[in-house]
Amino acid sequence: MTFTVRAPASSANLGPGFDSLGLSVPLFTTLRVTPQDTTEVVPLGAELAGTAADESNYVYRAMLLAARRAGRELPPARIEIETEVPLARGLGSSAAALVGGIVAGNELLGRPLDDEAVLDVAAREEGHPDNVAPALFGGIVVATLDKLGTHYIRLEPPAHLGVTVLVPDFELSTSKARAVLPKEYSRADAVHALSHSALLAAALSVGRLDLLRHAMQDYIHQIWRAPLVPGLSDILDDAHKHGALGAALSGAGPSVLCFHDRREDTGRLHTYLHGVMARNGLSGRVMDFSIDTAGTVVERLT
Ligand SMILES: Nc1ncnc2c1ncn2[C@@H]1O[C@H](COP(=O)(O)OP(=O)(O)O)[C@@H](O)[C@H]1O
Ligand SMILES: N[C@@H](CCOP(=O)(O)O)C(=O)O
Repeated sequence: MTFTVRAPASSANLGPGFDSLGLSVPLFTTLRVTPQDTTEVVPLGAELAGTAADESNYVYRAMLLAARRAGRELPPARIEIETEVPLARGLGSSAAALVGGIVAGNELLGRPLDDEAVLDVAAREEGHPDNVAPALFGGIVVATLDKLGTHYIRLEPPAHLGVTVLVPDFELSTSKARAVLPKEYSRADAVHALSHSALLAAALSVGRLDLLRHAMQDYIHQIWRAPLVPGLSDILDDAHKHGALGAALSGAGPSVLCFHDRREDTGRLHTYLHGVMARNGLSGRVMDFSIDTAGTVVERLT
């Protein structure tokens, strides 16, 4: 019985929701798994050209995590991996690979793990739940990881809320972008962060799109990462003048996310974002999406 697992990209933080808030973006990592006598790992396509074609592949290691949590041995299989998610751009390619792999391992084992266990395995491996939770459940997810487990609330995206994503043509690994963050923050910064992230989660849950721009203010990570992402500070300051409802560094960057109202034309915002890239000597893509609501989907083919 061959099956596929399709796991979406994600945009984490959304400004002040550092390590705790994210949404699901409809670009997908797809695994095709066929049980057989030996294990074969087959990355396909240009985006995965540099990834391992053996059991050291991140997706396969994620499958093993499912087996370890279930206390079982992973049966051998052929695993083909394809992705539309650009790697190391702040769109959760590693989370899609991780969640896809855990779900595929669980499926191969006959589903011993429930969704909460899959999420917990993924969040502990990644170290923060803000990408893996929306990659698993779709929509917008608020999540925390502590000693007792991974706790979350999934929000249905507000009607009319769309995202515009600027994806520059350069990579920035999450580990490099985490290394520039301070180890400690002042009480004023902590109060600023928790009040804004609470307001943002509340605004998203009741559809107060007018508050997004104010709620998305952040001093925890974006100012430290701005030197790594030319043009970011300009976009955070000015995107609202060009039709954005709010703007944030996507995950650890270098992509930038803007919210828009899907009833409005985004041409003006695209022109502005392409202009920022040009002024900073960058190339890249600007794409509009609806927020994915399906999360990770398994389909049995035979
Ligand atoms: N489908 C995949 N198969 C194997 N490795 C992957 C896959 N997707 C992502 N990765 C690994 O994750 C790395 C990117 O992770 P990271 O730096 O966290 O950035 P992001 O998750 O924002 O794309 C890649 O360089 C690659 O090593
Ligand atoms: N909260 C994390 C999110 C990293 O997201 P990614 O898509 O860049 O992997 C962080 O900001 O470091």
